[in-house]
Amino acid sequence: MVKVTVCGAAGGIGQPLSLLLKLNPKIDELSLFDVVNVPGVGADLSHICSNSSTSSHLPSSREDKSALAESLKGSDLVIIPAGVPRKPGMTRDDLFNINASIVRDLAQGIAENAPKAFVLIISNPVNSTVPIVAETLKKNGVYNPQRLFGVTTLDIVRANTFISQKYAKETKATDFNINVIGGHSGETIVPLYSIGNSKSYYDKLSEEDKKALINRVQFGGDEVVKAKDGAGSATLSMAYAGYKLAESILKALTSKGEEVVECTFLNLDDSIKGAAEAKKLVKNLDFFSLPVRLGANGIEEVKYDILNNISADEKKLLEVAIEQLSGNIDKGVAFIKK
Ligand SMILES: NC(=O)C1=CN([C@@H]2O[C@H](COP(=O)(O)OP(=O)(O)OC[C@H]3O[C@@H](n4cnc5c(N)ncnc54)[C@H](O)[C@@H]3O)[C@@H](O)[C@H]2O)C=CC1
Ligand SMILES: O=C([O-])CC(=O)C(=O)O
Repeated sequence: MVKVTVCGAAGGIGQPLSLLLKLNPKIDELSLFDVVNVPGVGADLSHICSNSSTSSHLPSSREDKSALAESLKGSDLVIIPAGVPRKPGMTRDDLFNINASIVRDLAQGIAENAPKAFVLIISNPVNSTVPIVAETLKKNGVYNPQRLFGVTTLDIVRANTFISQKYAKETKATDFNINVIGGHSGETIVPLYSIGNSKSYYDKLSEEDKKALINRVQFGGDEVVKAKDGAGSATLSMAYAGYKLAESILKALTSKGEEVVECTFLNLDDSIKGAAEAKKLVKNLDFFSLPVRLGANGIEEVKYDILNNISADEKKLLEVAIEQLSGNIDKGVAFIKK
């Protein structure tokens, strides 16, 4: 029995993400939680003739904790796209004041009702909300860093698409799987085009085009925020990206021999293989996005060696990312420790 819960299921990301999850044959129970509109979303999805049952959970008041508890109980995987999205002119950090407490309260619910679940954090600012969840789970004595994932997959999705658009006649987006490391906002996002099959295409670009491509990946979110013109940020591409990571985690639970690797923003805790080595290479940051090998326990190994193979230009991007990430992480940790 595999149970997956989406917190924020009635939102712009939550709805298409839940649809994709509803179609996954590995999922037996899809549980939807939101503070508005979720019974309608649940009723709608429940008519789909796929493998899973659907339940929806709406609190009766601000004080009602039972709906969240019920939605989470027995969950193997919890995905959190709850909270407010950006409007034009805002940074992801501008969302901190509202989203930090939303994410903290959901993490408290997870600690109490699904302490062993894999937890995927989509809510922004990811660079701070993931430390918030880690600290909340620690406070409750149920923290396992192998099971906490900051979702940065949309940056990989964009990096693949944007380079393929430069070579539309020769390539498709699905030809690429670019490693994107660091964090999930602006210059903390570091696409590594110099590694793997993208290298030969990337190298052919002019210096100006290289810069523009990197910048487009780093600020891809802004492109959507601007185009939506006040109606929110990326939802459909994000639902695809969040689903992709969830699918890989579920696949790795049962994969026999096949290596499943994804980039994720993780806690570089000593208990995870390769994390201590990675931490040394990123100036002792506690959280960082890197490719990880997934398995039955979640994050089985951090593929830190990639940091030893990056180009001189990427090293410079990394310096900037590390500098900015440090403040974002501290802000999240301080919010819980205050
Ligand atoms: N990690 C990433 O790559 C990306 C992250 N995001 C972030 O995802 C978040 C959600 O974005 P959208 O779905 O577009 O926003 P939205 O406003 O359409 O949906 C958010 C949903 O969260 C619900 N919600 C609010 N408080 C809640 C609580 N305490 N418990 C449960 N649900 C609650 C709302 O009722 C709403 O249905 C934003 O913070 C956004 O910045 C967006 C795109 C990419
Ligand atoms: O830009 C935003 O605010 C939403 C987001 O994280 C993204 O699209 O990468």
